[in-house]
Amino acid sequence: MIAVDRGRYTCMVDDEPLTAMRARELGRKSVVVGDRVGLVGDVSGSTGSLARIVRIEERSSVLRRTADDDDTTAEGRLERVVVANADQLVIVSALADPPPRTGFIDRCLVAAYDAGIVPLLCLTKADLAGPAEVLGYYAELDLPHVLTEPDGDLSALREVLAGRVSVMVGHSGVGKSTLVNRLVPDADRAVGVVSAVGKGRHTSTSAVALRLPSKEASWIIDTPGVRSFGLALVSAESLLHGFPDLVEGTVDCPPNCEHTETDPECALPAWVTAGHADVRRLESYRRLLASRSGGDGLEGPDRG
Ligand SMILES: Nc1nc2c(ncn2[C@@H]2O[C@H](COP(=O)(O)OP(=O)(O)OP(=O)(O)O)[C@@H](O)[C@H]2O)c(=O)[nH]1
Ligand SMILES: [Zn+2]
Repeated sequence: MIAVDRGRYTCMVDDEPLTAMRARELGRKSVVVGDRVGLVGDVSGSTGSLARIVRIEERSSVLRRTADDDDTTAEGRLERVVVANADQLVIVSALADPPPRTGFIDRCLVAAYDAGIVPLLCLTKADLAGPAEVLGYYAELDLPHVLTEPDGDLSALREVLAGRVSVMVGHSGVGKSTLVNRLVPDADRAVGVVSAVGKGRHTSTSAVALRLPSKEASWIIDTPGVRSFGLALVSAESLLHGFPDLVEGTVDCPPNCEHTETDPECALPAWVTAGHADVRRLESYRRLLASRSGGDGLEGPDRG
């Protein structure tokens, strides 16, 4: 399933888009972009009656989020599946205009590790600023990255997208649409698929999958409605997976240590002070932890 709009689901059947609706049998199960589904009814699209989605295949990965951390309503605490079956999270960040926010990138990394999909850092606007500072911050991580600029070569990016289902996230203005339009020259046609069932892509807030013109089946999923990843339901332990460079420093922590400022026996501060990791990484971890539990970690320039 590649797009959903007002109860109409666009599914690819034999490389052709087909509009379908959900069948009652699905109950309350939500069908999300990336789902592989079973269809019944008119799957040729010739009779004018819509095919129905009767089954959702088991998902190989689930990218989820809660609403933003400061949304403490019951609705805001609800977990949503953003995309199913993706295998790569492309975190798009501009090197300038707007400046990179490592807090946001860290938040995305946690979401990627939590979903079990690999992260890729895509640094745009390399014509405006260099990547040294951002890459320095992530020096201890095996974090693959690509740089892009307006008329530059996109082959490095194309290469890491090849054969994969990649989800793209990033703040407004970092250059996601620019990249998609360059990667998928006939994006308009693909957008047309969505428009045909309702509103156009630019007003849509749900994810849309676009097929890249390449030999292998490669998809890029744009998530215009996802500005960030609320992590309310991610445990402290899982949160730490987004900070693999800090894990070694926790071996001497007491059991159940969440590594907050108020954990007196936490071994991390001393380990970081000894030079084993960048102190900003510990600060970022603690900020995410605090934001997650509704604390005051939301302020500051690095708020995700
Ligand atoms: N200098 C420079 N400008 C860029 C680059 N990529 C995109 N831009 C510009 O940055 C602005 C925002 O680009 P978009 O592609 O609309 O950004 P977006 O991430 O899709 O933003 P939303 O649609 O708000 O989510 C546009 O004016 C682009 O022309 C780049 O590599 N270098
Ligand atoms: Zn600790």
